[in-house]
Parts: sequence; structure tokens; C-alpha cells
Amino acid sequence: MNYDIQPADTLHGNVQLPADKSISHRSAMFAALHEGQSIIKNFSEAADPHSTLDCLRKLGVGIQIKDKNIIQVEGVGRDGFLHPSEDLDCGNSGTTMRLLSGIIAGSGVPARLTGDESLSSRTMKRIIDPLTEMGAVIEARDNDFAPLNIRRDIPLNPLYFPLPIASAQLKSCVLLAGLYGEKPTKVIETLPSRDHTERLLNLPIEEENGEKRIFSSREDEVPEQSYRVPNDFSAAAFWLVAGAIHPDAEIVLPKVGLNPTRTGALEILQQMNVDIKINNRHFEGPEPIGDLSVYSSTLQPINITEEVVPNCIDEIPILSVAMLFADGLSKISGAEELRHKETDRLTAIAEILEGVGADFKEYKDGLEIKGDPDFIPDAATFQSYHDHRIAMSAAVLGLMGTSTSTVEGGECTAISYPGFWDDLSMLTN
Ligand SMILES: O=C(O)C1=C[C@@H](OP(=O)(O)O)[C@@H](O)[C@H](O)C1
Ligand SMILES: C=C(OP(=O)(O)O)C(=O)O
Repeated sequence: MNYDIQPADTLHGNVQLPADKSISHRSAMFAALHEGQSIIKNFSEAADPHSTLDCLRKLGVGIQIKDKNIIQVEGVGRDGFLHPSEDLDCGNSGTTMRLLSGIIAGSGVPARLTGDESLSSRTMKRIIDPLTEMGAVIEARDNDFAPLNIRRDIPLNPLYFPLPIASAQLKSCVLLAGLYGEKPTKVIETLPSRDHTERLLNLPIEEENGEKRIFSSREDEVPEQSYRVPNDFSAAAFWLVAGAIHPDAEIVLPKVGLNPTRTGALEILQQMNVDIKINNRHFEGPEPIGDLSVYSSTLQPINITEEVVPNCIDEIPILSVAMLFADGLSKISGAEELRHKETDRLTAIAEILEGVGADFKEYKDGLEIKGDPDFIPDAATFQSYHDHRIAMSAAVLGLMGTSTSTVEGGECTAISYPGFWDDLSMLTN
């Protein structure tokens, strides 16, 4: 479906953001691994976390949606999963496929995991290799892609695993399989990525000389997962940038997750001189939250390098939009991982920038964008490439044009942010 975006005269309002996608996935999976009931409030209504719920149900986990975003999970415990009679369809969700593969490989319950066209073209070798070392047998198309047939015929080998890429999905996959080992699996992280898994599972951690070692084994009891999921910082980022670049903006974003391993984009925007206020900081369950407000700002350029990329990995498309309006040359490097998301996001951003007449260069691992505070993007027809983050980034850019732009295939925003188009029209009216 095509969505038209009119240039916005003002951007004012208070946005009820969707619940955090990463935490929603984990809350449901970990509630299933816990023996007993969990009640999760503010569970995401987006498509990806619902793919996780569908897969868990096929594994015999009782899940009831009590109110539209309160779910009750009857945890079966790590050894209680049933052999699914159907494929576990992970839809568009990399997090579902990679984390669930760890649980399946660990539990030894044989299963076949499938995904949509985009997910079936994303590399799974990064998880296949360590899970195979742990004793799983995984058949995959070209030894790399879904569908994945997973089983395990021998006892689980614990693994010593220095992370070869800064990926929270890979880290979580190995730690989840490790929960089934008699001896600890040890994951070594040098570039920090989101820490929801170790935080929500309360896993043992050692930190020394910039190295984090995370352990998991059968010894670790999986805690009940009854808490309120924070609102999604990754969704907030679209409005933080929209508010920053628009000359007449004031946007309030309540109860946003402010886990420091997620808020790289907040720090980057602050370094770019964006006027963001944070109020009412407190904890909701194990995760920190706060209320954010953003105001029209004069942006400075920024250099985003490899070390900070994992903490703003999903925000790079919208940060690229911010860079267009900064006073000078901004750079992104060490971001090749973006080529392995729902689409090749570096190429998709480059297409968007090209479409609006921006001055930029695309590199193998990043972008260089020449910004101008007076930049007026050409009205354009943007391809979403069925990638929610690309569609939402293009829409925010369209607000700054002089005439109507169009986002093709804009319904993909439902993957992480089902209310996106309604919130956009609320802010502009
Ligand atoms: O663990 C998670 O919830 C996620 C980790 C990131 O992926 P990688 O681990 O592949 O970087 C991120 O891009 C994705 O949206 C969600
Ligand atoms: C990459 C993303 O998600 P996933 O890997 O779970 O599909 C995302 O939400 O931007």
C-alpha cells in the first residue's frame, strides 16, 4: 500500500509509542522457559513479537491475551516444550528465528523454523556454527539460510564463545542454548550490544578490561517475567529526529526504555546538539525508562564509528536523515551489519538520499552525508523494500519536503510500529 506524506507545518504532540520489540520477544520466550505463570504488561502489538507468540504456542506454551496488550504465559520450564506438529513460522523476525533456534537446539525438541522471503534471505550461519559445536544438527538451505531443521541427538556441549560479531541475537542464541548445559557456556563480548537477555534472565556476568563474560547453564533459574515492557526507544528515535529537524516541533514521548545498551542514538543526537529533555527516570521491572521531549534544533555533524554502531544499529537509517540537516559532513563507518537486516539498509538509505537530491557517498561499511540546515528534500516516491525502518525513515524525511512524497509498501511499519501512520497524522494535525 502507498502512503502519501504531506509536508508538515508543525509537529506537536504526545506519542503513545509501541512497546519495545526486543524486550517483548524475550519476555515471552523467557516466561515460557520459567516454570509457572508470568503476566506481561504492555506487550508489543507489532507483528514480530506476535510471530514469537505463535511459535511458542506451537511448542505447547499456553498464552492468553488478557487485554489487548497484557499477556498471560503459562511457562512450561526449559524441559517442557512439546514437539511441534507444524513449522515454527518466524515471519519477518530475525530475533524470533535466532533466539528460538538457541532454545530449540538446547532443548533438543526437533523443529523446523521458517520465515518470509526477507528472513529466508538473511544469514543464519552465525548461529548454525556455534549451535553445531554445542551438539545440534542443523540442516539449512545452502548451510546458511532458513528453513532451518534443528535437532540434537547427543548431550549439549557447553561452549566458550568469543563473539565474532557484535550481535545481541547471536549472543542471546548461544546463551539460551547454554541454559541446557550441565557446565556453563561462556560468551565473551568486547563491543557491547543490547543486554536484555542477560538482564532479564539475571545471568552471571564478569567484567574486566573492557571485556564482558556472560555465563549460562542449567544452574541458572529462569525468573518469572511479570513486568511492564517499556515503550520502544527504537520507535522513539523516528520522532526524536523528526522533532529535531523540523523548525516548529515539540514532541513528548512517555515511558521510553532507556537501557544504555539501546540509547546510542540518544547520545548521538545530543552530540549533534539536539534539544532533548529526559524526565521521570525510573525502573519498570529490570529495565530503566523515562519520558523524552524533543524540540526543534540546529544540528551539528557527527562521526559514527564501529564501537557505537551496535548501540544504535536499528537507528542508523533515521540518523542518516538527521545528518542531512546538520551543518557539515557526517560519517558512518563500521556499519556493514546493516547489509544483513530486513533489506540491505545501507543501499536502501542511499536510494532514499539519491531520491531527495542529497550530497552523499556510500561505502561498503557506511555512508558520508553532506548536510545543510537549509536543505529542502525533493518530493520523492520512496521504496520501502518491505523494511519497516526504511519506510519510517523515508516518511520522516517526506515531512520536510515542499510537496507530497509517497512511501510504497508502507504497511510494513506494522512489523515494529503498527500505529506509525496514525501517530504521524496526529503530530501533523
Ligand atoms: O536482539 C535483538 O532484539 C535485536 C538485535 C539486533 O540485531 P543483531 O543482533 O543481528 O545486530 C537488532 O538489529 C534487532 O532489531 C533486534
Ligand atoms: C533488524 C530488525 O529486527 P529483526 O532482526 O528481529 O528482524 C529490526 O527491527 O530493525
